[in-house]
Formats: sequence, C-alpha cells, structure tokens
Amino acid sequence: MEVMTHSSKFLLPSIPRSSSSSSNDGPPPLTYALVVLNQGLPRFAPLLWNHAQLRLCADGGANRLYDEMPGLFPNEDPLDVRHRLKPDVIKGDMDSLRTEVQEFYVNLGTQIVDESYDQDTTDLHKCIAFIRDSTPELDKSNLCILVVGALGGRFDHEIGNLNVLHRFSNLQIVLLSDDCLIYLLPKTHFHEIHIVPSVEGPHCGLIPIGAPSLSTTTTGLQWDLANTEMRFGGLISTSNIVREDKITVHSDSDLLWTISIRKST
Ligand SMILES: Nc1ncnc2c1ncn2[C@@H]1O[C@H](COP(=O)(O)OP(=O)(O)OP(=O)(O)O)[C@@H](O)[C@H]1O
Ligand SMILES: Cc1ncc(C[n+]2csc(CCO)c2C)c(N)n1
Repeated sequence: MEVMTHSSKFLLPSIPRSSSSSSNDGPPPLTYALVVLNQGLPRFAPLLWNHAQLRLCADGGANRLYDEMPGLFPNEDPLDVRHRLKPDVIKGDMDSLRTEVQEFYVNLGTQIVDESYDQDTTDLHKCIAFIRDSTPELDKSNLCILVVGALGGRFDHEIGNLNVLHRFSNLQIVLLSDDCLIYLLPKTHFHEIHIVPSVEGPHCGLIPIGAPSLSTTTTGLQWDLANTEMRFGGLISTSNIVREDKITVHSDSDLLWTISIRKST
C-alpha cells in the first residue's frame, strides 16, 4: 500500500522543502489553493493567502475578505490591502455576496461564477469542483486545498463542509478554523503525519466517516489504536494527544484526522 505523507507546514511563514523533495528524485513540492468561506477569517489568513497560488471566495466569503482582511494588516491603508489581496474567483449561488463587494472585485479583474441554478450543492462544493476542473490531472496529487472559516457557527454548514471532504476524497483538502484543522485520511493509503510542533497539537482526534472501521492501527499517539474497531455509537478517538513528531495511521475505513492549532500561530 502506498504511503501518503501529511504536514501542516503551510502554517509556517515560509514553507521548508521536505528532505526528499530537495533531491531530484523526490516528489515535487505541494502547490496550495485557498478557499475563503463566509465565517470570520482566522488570524493566520494572510499567511495562507501568501502561500496560495489560486485564491477563491465562496459567495459571502468575499464579504469576509473585503471586511476583515484589512483588520489583519493594522498598519496599512484598508483600501491598499483590498487592492493587493484580490481573489482570482468568487463562486457560489450568490445569495450572500454584497453588490458593492462584487463590483469592487469585478473592477480588479476577479472572475465571478454564478451557479444560482444549483441549489443542491454548497458554495464550498462549487469552489472545490472549480479547482478540480481547472487543475490538470497530473498536478492534482501535488495540490493541497486550504479552506478557512470551515468550522464553528452553524452546524449544518460544518457538516456540509465535512461532507465535501468525503465527496472529493481524491483531493487533499484541509478545513481550518482559528482553533483546529481537519483532513481526510483515505483508506486507500498508509498515512504518515509529520507534526509541526511549533504550530499544532497536542490535542488530536481520529473519527471514522462514512462507515465504521473494523480495524485501525496507529503509532505516535498517547492512546494508540491496535487493530481497534471505531464506530459512531462505539469508540471514536477524541481528546487524544500526539506523543511523537511522526504519527502513522492505517485503517480499513476513511478517517477524519483533527489536531489543535496553537494560539501563537
Ligand atoms: N457558520 C458557518 N460554519 C461553517 N461554514 C460556513 C458557515 N457559514 C458559511 N459557511 C461556508 O461558507 C460557504 C459560503 O457561505 P454563504 O453564507 O455564502 O452560503 P449560503 O449557501 O448562502 O448559506 P445559507 O445557508 O445561509 O444560504 C458555505 O457554503 C459554507 O461552506
Ligand atoms: C435535501 C435538501 N436539503 C436542503 C437543500 C438546500 N440546499 C442544499 S445546498 C444549497 C445551496 C446553498 O448555497 C441549498 C439551498 C436541498 N437542495 N436538498
């Protein structure tokens, strides 16, 4: 079974190249896309913005960018910040995007994709589908989509966002709030999670999604699992603690991995 490696190094001001990718035979470094949702921007939004090569706002997420990003650059003129941090695309059903915000970004060249005819998928789903369709097949394995504002607030939205992880399980998507991050560990791979101790931990969790797990095995956690069964209504791993800088996970079911983000990030 192939190994999939994971790291939250996108939360660092500059992303170190992994030791294997600095040699010619290693995997190429990840490219990042950012999706801004309609919830308060996390304090580290400017950092993720800098790392991303493609930036989308999901409908009302553009209002958040317009209203809140200047506050994260207290020494700059708000209008300068809004001009500098222009989204490439605003996509959604457009029932939350304010007219003045739409006009502002259209004048800067942002592409608006109105899919108001689709009332069956969420604005996050629409943005992920856009990124998937605009990324060549070969580049998808090196793409990591960072989603800010995905947690906290309305429970239906939170669950809808988790459902997107499951729906697009062939893409690497990270849901972020101010407090934690979540991504999917597909059952098709053996997983190595390289902890960045300066920005994340120690609290973490592993939660089966979609189906129970008859067997999950981990290393590196305070409460490791050894061929353990996990299911809703039975055991799921919450309030676990990372004990080592490398965590390994192997399961017969898709799992959600979640870890706390340090307040100093
Ligand atoms: N409170 C929240 N918690 C988590 N995610 C959210 C929350 N509010 C919005 N989102 C995310 O941001 C995206 C865009 O939000 P927006 O408010 O524009 O959506 P919407 O579909 O108009 O919502 P509504 O259900 O209020 O009509 C949503 O698809 C969702 O993924
Ligand atoms: C069973 C069912 N429940 C809710 C909705 C509504 N809905 C789901 S996603 C979405 C778009 C939000 O931007 C809307 C309105 C539906 N279509 N089907």
